[in-house]
Amino acid sequence: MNETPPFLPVHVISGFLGSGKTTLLKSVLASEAFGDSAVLINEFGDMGLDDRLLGEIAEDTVLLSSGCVCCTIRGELSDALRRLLSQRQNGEIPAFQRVVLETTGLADPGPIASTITADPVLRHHLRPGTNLTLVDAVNAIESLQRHPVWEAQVAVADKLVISKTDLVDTSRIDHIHDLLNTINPAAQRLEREALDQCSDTLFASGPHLERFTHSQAKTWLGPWRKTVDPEKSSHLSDMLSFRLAFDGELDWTCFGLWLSMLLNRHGNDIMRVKGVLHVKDDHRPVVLHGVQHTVHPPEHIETWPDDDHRSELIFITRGITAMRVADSLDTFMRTVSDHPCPRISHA
Ligand SMILES: Nc1nc2c(ncn2[C@@H]2O[C@H](COP(=O)(O)OP(=O)(O)OP(=O)(O)O)[C@@H](O)[C@H]2O)c(=O)[nH]1
Repeated sequence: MNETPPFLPVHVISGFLGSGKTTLLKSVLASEAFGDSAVLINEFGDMGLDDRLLGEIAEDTVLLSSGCVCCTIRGELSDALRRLLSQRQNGEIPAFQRVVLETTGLADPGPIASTITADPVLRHHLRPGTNLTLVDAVNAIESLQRHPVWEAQVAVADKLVISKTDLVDTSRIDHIHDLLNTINPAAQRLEREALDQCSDTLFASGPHLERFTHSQAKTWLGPWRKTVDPEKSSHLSDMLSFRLAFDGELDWTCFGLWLSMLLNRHGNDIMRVKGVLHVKDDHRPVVLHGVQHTVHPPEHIETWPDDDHRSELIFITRGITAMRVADSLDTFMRTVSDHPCPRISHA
């Protein structure tokens, strides 16, 4: 009699834009317990930086220094999972024991489980694992009011990890706990800062791991799919994502001033800015994150991940176009900086 093949769990890290998914993923992958993982990163708008920040990445699957295999999803999730399984079976990549998927900040993670359980190939090899959702303590309350998908991300979580608790006071954290209690009282609750001690068991015992069936997946996902169907949701229809690339070095002081002014004025409609910058008089790349009105302290990384040293900035906005942002930066730099503004291209 044939032995039943072991099912590999697909764990999901979700959370609204800028909530700390990649930061958490990096720390999880640094743990020995996750050396045999396949990592899938899904980026909004077909372009992204997370893979560059995680490690060297080629067109397709690559081996990260942690030993994990990593690839960026450019198309359908089911195609990416099938490809990984086939590469594993053919010995082209190490025999990973789990998949960890980082979703886009605008994704409803709910349908992922049914993608796996409804697919005739995937369901013989994979099982939905733990859904872990990051809740950004700085932006949670506003996100709930403005973005229905935030609620869906919280609602489907098995584990809720509150990030950025170091940036808010305890009354705000209490308020967030109250909100989470009303939306998803069943999820295990963790604060991000406590995670480093327990990252080995982060995905252990997802409640759906052993007992999830196709029909349960449908019932469980139904209401959420209806409320946040991106085709129908007016909240997502005016979202734009674009990338600005710069041909030369940037004057960091002037750039920082421009960005603060931009987010101060338009933070409600600029959901996310992130970038890798080549700044004047510094050979190290500067990694920059802005989430709505907040710019996080920039981080220097020691070396560039590849030979491409051009600055790149990615924006996710509600209705603010690439042309408008590029023109604003160009005009500001010409007026204020002694250093010429590098040529800006956008896509
Ligand atoms: N102070 C503080 N900053 C954090 C914490 N977690 C993440 N950050 C910062 O938040 C910014 C965004 O973090 P990311 O990990 O890139 O967020 P993300 O969810 O992957 O972002 P997207 O992929 O664009 O949705 C970075 O500057 C992080 O250093 C935290 O717990 N505290």
